[in-house]
Order: sequence, then C-alpha cells, then structure tokens
Amino acid sequence: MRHVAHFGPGPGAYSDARTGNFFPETAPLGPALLPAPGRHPLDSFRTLLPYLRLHTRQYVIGLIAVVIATSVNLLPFYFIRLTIDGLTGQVDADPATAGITLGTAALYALGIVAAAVTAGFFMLVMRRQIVVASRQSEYEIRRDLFAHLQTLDKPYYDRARTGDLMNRLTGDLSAVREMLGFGAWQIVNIVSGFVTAFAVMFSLSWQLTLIVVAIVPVIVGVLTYLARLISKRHRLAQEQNSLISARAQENFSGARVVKGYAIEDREIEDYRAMNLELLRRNIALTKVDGPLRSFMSLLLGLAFGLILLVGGRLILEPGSTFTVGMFVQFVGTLERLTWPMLMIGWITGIIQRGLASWVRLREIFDAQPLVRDETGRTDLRLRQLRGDIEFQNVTLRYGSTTVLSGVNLSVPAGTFLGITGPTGSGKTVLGQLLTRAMDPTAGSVRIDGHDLRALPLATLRDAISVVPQEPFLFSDSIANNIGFGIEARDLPEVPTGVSVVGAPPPADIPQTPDPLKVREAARLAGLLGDVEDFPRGFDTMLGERGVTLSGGQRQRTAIARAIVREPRILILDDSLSAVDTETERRILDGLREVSQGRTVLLIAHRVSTLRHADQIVVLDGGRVAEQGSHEDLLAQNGHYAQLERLQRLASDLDADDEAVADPVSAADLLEQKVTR
Ligand SMILES: Nc1ncnc2c1ncn2[C@@H]1O[C@H](COP(=O)(O)OP(=O)(O)OP(=O)(O)O)[C@@H](O)[C@H]1O
Repeated sequence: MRHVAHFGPGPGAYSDARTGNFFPETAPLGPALLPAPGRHPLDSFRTLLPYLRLHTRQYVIGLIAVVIATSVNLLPFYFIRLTIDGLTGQVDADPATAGITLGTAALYALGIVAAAVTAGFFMLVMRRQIVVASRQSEYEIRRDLFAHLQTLDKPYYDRARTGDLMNRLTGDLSAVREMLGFGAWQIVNIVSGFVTAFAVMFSLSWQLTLIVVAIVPVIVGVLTYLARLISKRHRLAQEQNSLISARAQENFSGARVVKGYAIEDREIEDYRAMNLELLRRNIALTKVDGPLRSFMSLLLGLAFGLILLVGGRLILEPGSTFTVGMFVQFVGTLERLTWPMLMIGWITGIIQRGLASWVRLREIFDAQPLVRDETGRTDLRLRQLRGDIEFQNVTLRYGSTTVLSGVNLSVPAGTFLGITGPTGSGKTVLGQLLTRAMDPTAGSVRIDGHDLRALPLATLRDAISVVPQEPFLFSDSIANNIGFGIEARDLPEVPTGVSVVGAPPPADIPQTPDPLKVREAARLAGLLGDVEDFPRGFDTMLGERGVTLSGGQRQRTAIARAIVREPRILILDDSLSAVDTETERRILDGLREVSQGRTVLLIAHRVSTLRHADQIVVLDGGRVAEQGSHEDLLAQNGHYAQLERLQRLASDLDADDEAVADPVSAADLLEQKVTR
C-alpha cells in the first residue's frame, strides 16, 4: 500500500546515477538551479546543519578515518625508500638504511601490505559512516519534504508544476546527497592529502617541494577550468536530455491524439530536430571531456620530467644526503597528489550544485499553506460534526475575477441538496470552500454553526468526502482505490526532523481495506456488477499496470471511495455525467440509502439527476439565482424550468427519432445551447 513507502527509501532510492564518465551524471541542471537571487548559498547551508547534526558522530568518525587512510597511504613509499636505499647500499642519517638483509626486506614488504590493509580498512570505515550518513540524510530530507508537501494546499499545487516538483524530489535531492557524502569526504581527502603529502615531501627535499609548489597551482587551475567547461556542457546536454524525454513521454501518453489528428510526421520531424540538438551538445561535451586525461598526463609528465632533472642533480651532488630511495619516495608521494588535484574542480562543481539544489529544496520547505490550523483560532476540541451547512454572504475572488458573490445558503444536516447552473457559475468552488481548499474572500462558511476557520482541518476533512469532477485513480487494485480513504485512518504519525538511525521498524500496517466495506460501497455506487465481471474482481489492477476503466466506471469507483468513509457530508461534483440513465437511477437509489442522516451536495446538469433532491439551488454568475424543490422551481419558471423543458424535449425527440442515438448527449447539446 502506498503509505508503506513512507517508512523507508525504496531500492531505487539507493541507485547512484554515476556514468563511467569522468564526471558524475547528476540531475538535469538548468538556470533554475542557480541560487535564488538575494540568498547566498552559504546562508542556506546553515539551514542544512540540523540534518547534518543528526549524524555528527558518523561524520566525525568518518572524517577521522579519511585522514588516517590518506596518511597511511603514504607509508608504502617510505618502505620502498628504505628497501631501495638498503639495496643500493647508500647510507644516510637514518641507521635503518645501513644495509639490508632478506629478512628486513620481507619486513618492509609486510609493512607495505599492512599499510594497504590499514588504509583499506579506514576507507571502509569512512564509507560505512559518511556515505551511509549521506544516504540517511537523503532519506530524512525526502521524508520531511514529502510530509511538508502534504501540508501544502490547493493554491500551492495550482501554481506548482508537477514535473518541477518531481525533479526537485529526485534530481535536486541527489545533488544534495552527493554533496553531503562524496563531496564531504573528498574535501577532507583533498585537504589531508595535500597537507600530509607536502609535509612528507618537504621533509625529503625543500628544493623539489618548491618546484611542486610552483607547478601544482598551474595544474589545478587548468584542470578546474576544464572541469567547469565540462560541467557546463554536461548540464546543457542534460537539459536537452530532459526535453527529449518529456517530449517522448507526452507523445506516448497522447498517442491517441497524435494518431487521431494524423500528425505523426510532424512529431517525427520535431523529435528528429531535438535529437540532433542532443547529438550536437554531446559532441561538444566529448570535445572537452576527451582531452582532459591526455592533458593531465601531459602536465604531470612535464612536472615529473622537471623533478627528475633537479632530483637527479641533487643525488649526484658531492656529499649529498639525498638518496635514490628518498627520490623515489618523493615521486611516489607526489603521484598520490594526482587524484586530489583532479578532484578539486570536480568537487567544486559538486558543492556548487549541491548548494544550489538545497536552495531549491528550501523553497519547498519555506512554502506555507494559506489554509491551516491556527493557534488562537482553531478549536482543537471540535472532533465530531453533524453536518449543518451555512454559507453567510460568501464572496470569492481570484484577482479581479469575482467567482462567488454574496452567496447565502442554509443546508440542515441530512439534506439532499442538488446544485446546478451554467458552466463556470461557481458550483465546484462552492464545494471547494466547504473543504477549505481555500477560504472565502468575504463572508463565512459554517458547519454546525462553527466558522470553518475554527474547525481543525483534520476534523473537517474527516467529515467530508468529495467526488471530484475528474476523479483520480491510482495504479493499484480496485479494492485499494475504493478503500483509499479508510486505510489512511489511525496510522501512526511519521515524525519529521529526527534521525532515521535507530528508528524502530515500521509498524505492521494492514495491507487491505475491509473487503466487506469495500464491496458494500461498490454496491451502493452501482459498481458491483462491473467489478464482478472482471476476472480478478476487486483485485483487478487499474492504470498502467492493469485495465482501463470506462469514464462511468471511474466515476462510480470514485463515488464508492467517497461513501466507504461514511462521511457526514458527501459532495458529488458532476459525478453522474458519464453514466447512462439506468445506471444513474441505480446510483441515486444507492445514494439515497447512504444519505440517511448525512448531508449530500449533488452537483449536476441533468434534471433527471436532481429532481428527487430535497432542495435544489441554481447558481448563475456566482449568485444563487433560484432555490427550492423540483416542483417549486418548475413553478418559478426560471432557468431550472427551462432546463427541464429542453431536456424533456430532447428525450422526446430521442424516443421519436432513431437517429438520435444518445439522449444524454442530445439533452446536453440542447442545454449547452440554452446556457450559452
Ligand atoms: N484557481 C482559479 N483561479 C482563477 N479562476 C478560477 C480558479 N478556479 C476556478 N476559477 C473560476 O471560477 C469560476 C467558477 O468555476 P467552477 O469550477 O466553480 O465552475 P462550475 O460551475 O463548477 O463549472 P462546470 O459546470 O463547468 O464544472 C470559473 O470561471 C473558473 O474559471
């Protein structure tokens, strides 16, 4: 079940998008990844500290292990020096080099092995601490981000782009994790590598060390420049990669539209152009990526050549204490600096990307819902609702557009209220105000006499079920789709801002909703017959992995999902538009059964759907235009009466004329003509 995923990163979360390339492949990086103006990345680094603090111990142990490993890594050259100097019979100030026996050589060899084993062991310790800590931080940030996103409201999601949010939760999070893991240990590796290597080299020969000090900045400078160039071109290639994937995905999802409009050739041509651009960018990347290694070899070759010349002279100088063994140790130690030098440019990129990505994640954390519980206003004692609804002079504006204007409505608990009106008249937003998807601009919406702003959101949403105009079904079984709302109740709250280390294993959560409840809800929604016709019944998978339901079946699944929660208030937004009149009758019978003691708001365009409602409200231009029972409204001879006449006419036409195949469409057609 979906919520189980909250308790830990799935296998995919551990996958590392590393190419065999010299530079790691990260998320597509666009201009959007640049830090938000006016906010320095280091400021946001401070906001990352609480997550790092959860793993202080791991980072301290891990970083000490890196320092030990880099230092021990230089020991083999010391033993090689002793061996060479012993073998060549040269004697320096160190008595250990005054000749060598086979036994001593074996000891040195053992020393080399021991150093390698020790360094390997500490690198392992580092990985177990820092890399694991970065994965845990990734888990914790993702957990908290998701939990925070759950608190954000409709206005936020109206503005946010799903693709962008997905990209932040995956690509940006990976970039942050890479900075906390690989970035952190590489920084320490580079610093300790440079410090220890320079200390050793200086103790061997200050003259040679001076040459290195002169050369290294040039090498690092050139490499950093190349690394930046590669990073930039890599980013451009990645951006194009994203575009091309998005285009392909849209083409696959909209395959029916593409075929229907016979625009395959245009699609092929567009895709070809995008693909060609990707090729161009990839070639541009190869042009700088390829020569990097050769360039590195060339620079190092030159450096080593120079050191050989000067070092040779130092050895040959009369009375010199600089031995062949010391020279070999010097060169070996310098060679160990190759990797850190190469890494500087790379790590700078990783840190820059990580910080920029963290800024983008902070933007999500900083977003606050407009609608939320507020201390002082929310009365947390209100847990149960009866279902009396009241709109008091409610006005809703979006910018300069007035959507609802001075709506007054009183709906006693247990009322079956029909709502109709021309398209865009404000029917849906009326329901949305009731669930506090947003608050009214003026006036107040009340349940049981309490202004909604005084009700805890959990109480409110627990009491109301909505069947939206375009129901969303998950790629899951029919049973889980119907039981979606009940399974989520009574779950332990997942704590945020805490370490995952030492967290107890997830509680054993029942995997399937009560089958009897699900079956009963399906019956009431008129879906049972359809489900029983599927070979796997309620276990039938929907969506990408399973069957595709018809529009009417989708609507009824959503109705079943809403009523299985046994809400005090049920809102159905145009939920019977895709079913035939016979199915509609069955669903309405079911709804009447459920509506005993509940308040039902049924938004519909068809008089046949509305006629048995206790009360019917007709909205027009965001105002209540008519209100009363079916008979009252017919007597008023207004919009509703006109609607009824036209729909009756359409249905008579249908009875007379075989050519009108679908009475619903005919009625809708006529109704649209009238409402226009
Ligand atoms: N987030 C929004 N921003 C701006 N305008 C909005 C927003 N949501 C709704 N509206 C506008 O509010 C008006 C009422 O919308 P609503 O969805 O309630 O209409 P409706 O009566 O349910 O129509 P239909 O019968 O077509 O579903 C419409 O003009 C719509 O464009």
